[in-house]
Amino acid sequence: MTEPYTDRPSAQKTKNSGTGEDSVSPQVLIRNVLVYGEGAPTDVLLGDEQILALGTDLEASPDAEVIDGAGRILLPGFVDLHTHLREPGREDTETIDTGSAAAALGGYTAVFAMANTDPVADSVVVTDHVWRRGQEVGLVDVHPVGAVTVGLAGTQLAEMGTMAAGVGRVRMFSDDGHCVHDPLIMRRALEYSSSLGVLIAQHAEEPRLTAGAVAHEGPTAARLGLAGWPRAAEESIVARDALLARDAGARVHICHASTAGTVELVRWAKAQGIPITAEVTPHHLLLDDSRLETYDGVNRVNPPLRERSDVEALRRGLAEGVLDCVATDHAPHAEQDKCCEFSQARPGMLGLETALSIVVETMVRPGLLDWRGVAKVMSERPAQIVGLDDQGRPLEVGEPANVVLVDPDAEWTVRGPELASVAHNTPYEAMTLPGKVVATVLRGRITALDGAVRPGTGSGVR
Ligand SMILES: NC(=O)N[C@@H](CC(=O)O)C(=O)O
Ligand SMILES: [Zn+2]
Ligand SMILES: [Zn+2]
Repeated sequence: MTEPYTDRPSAQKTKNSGTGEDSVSPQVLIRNVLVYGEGAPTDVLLGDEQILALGTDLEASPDAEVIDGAGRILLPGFVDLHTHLREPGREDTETIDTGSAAAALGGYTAVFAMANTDPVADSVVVTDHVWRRGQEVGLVDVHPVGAVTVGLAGTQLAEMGTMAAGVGRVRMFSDDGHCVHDPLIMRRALEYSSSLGVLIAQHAEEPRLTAGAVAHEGPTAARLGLAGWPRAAEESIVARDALLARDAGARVHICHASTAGTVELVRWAKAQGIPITAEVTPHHLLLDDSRLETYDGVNRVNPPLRERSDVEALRRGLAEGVLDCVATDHAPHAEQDKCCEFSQARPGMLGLETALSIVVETMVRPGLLDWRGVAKVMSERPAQIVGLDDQGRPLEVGEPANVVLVDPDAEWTVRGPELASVAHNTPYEAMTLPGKVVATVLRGRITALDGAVRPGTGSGVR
């Protein structure tokens, strides 16, 4: 477990194909930037994989790439605990390549790729492939999530230890898309996870309460004639798993919290000292079930869009730190699987490239979070939750050069086909949103700048 990645590349050194020689990528100098959006404008020099200097009128090497940071904000690179990249199996909707591009453009330096691929990531063969392919692309660290149970079937524990010991060093396990609903299996998974020092992330959905459900159970679904998904389907599992975690002395992480009741249950559990953490998605922070009036399948998602009162409670819960972090649940789907009858549409929506803007819209603009708070919920807390020691670090000399440069004043209009993902299922189509990622830097190397990725600079690991 404590072994380092055996083939982690030295990202500052990129292979010169053919020559076999390593070349060092140039320094990056960001001028006059507001670090965490605070204080006076500062120069930040990045190189040799680290933050080399912070100060005024810094000098860089002659070949350094200089980026104007005036009016812009520097934050630690974002970490997404919940991404679906669809490789292997559904490369017609997303690949590790295209998903990595979306992540870099969204300001992410690390993402966790969920296990519900085809084949399922329930073996070290698949999890190591995902890690290696992510390093080969080189735009973002793609950490594989391992399945808790074989085939996500919920009956037999997967070989978590083998996946944790692999090159991909799996540190988070989830059957996401499915709930580990059998309490005895969940209990064993938690016990096993604490001895391995890994995290179980639960998709909280009591399946007996959601059979056939496609929308939040409430007045809107009733009026539209859509089968309802009650809040209790989520909350009963959150409560149960908090108690199982307490008894196992294990940590548990709640995926995509969607109800006011979940916020209160997590608040209660934390007050008891139970080691529980929770994430909220951008879409649950912004959208509610009034979106369903059009019967547009793009709005179908699990858990479903809830009511305005839930949206408000989720925002408050995130501001108060009851909900720990924002995770995208980026879920690409093919057009034929979304542009169909609502109840037939696959659940899920894109999220990587729009996450920051939704957080600005729902949390920063209303004064619920400042930019320090954004760093916390999009970078620091997720890195801590999953135990990444090279992400979510303070912006200080000697720390890893994993950063994102944000323009807080820029606005942009979302166009699905212009996003980097293969699939286009964004619920924000044609919406004008605030806040834009200007640059993303992974271990001192620019991965995205002014809306374009820098491809072809991967480590070449095979
Ligand atoms: N969120 C979704 O609606 N869908 C996810 C699975 C999941 O996160 O439960 C997917 O894989 O498409
Ligand atoms: Zn889920
Ligand atoms: Zn998911």
